[in-house]
Amino acid sequence: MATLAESTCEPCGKNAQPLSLGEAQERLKSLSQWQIVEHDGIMKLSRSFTFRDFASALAFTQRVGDIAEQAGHHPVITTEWGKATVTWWSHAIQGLHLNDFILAARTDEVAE
Ligand SMILES: C[C@H](O)[C@H](O)[C@H]1CNC2=NC(N)=NC(=O)C2=N1
Repeated sequence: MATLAESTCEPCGKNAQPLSLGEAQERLKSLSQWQIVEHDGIMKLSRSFTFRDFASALAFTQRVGDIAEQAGHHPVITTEWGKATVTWWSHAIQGLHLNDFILAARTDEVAE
């Protein structure tokens, strides 16, 4: 069976149904260290990663940018000295979709 990171993102149009909090919490079980956060009333998926310096955090930021471009699905990334915070949600539905969990799993892979 394909891992979460290997799963294919589905097109997510405006009419897709966002995951409920319960569904999102169930999906969260397959990701460690990510948390569901709420900003401006929108549920999002967020994790911070630590690095030895700014250059490493910046290189990771670029790798996340690359997987985002490949998938056509984009996060907010905050890059600091020794740290990058990645937040995924689906703008089109103002909430969480399976695609966000797939991209979070791919983010973990490019952090390694
Ligand atoms: C036209 C383009 O595919 C869309 O605007 C994409 C771009 N990246 C996106 N990224 C995210 N996170 N959510 C979206 O709804 C989204 N939509």
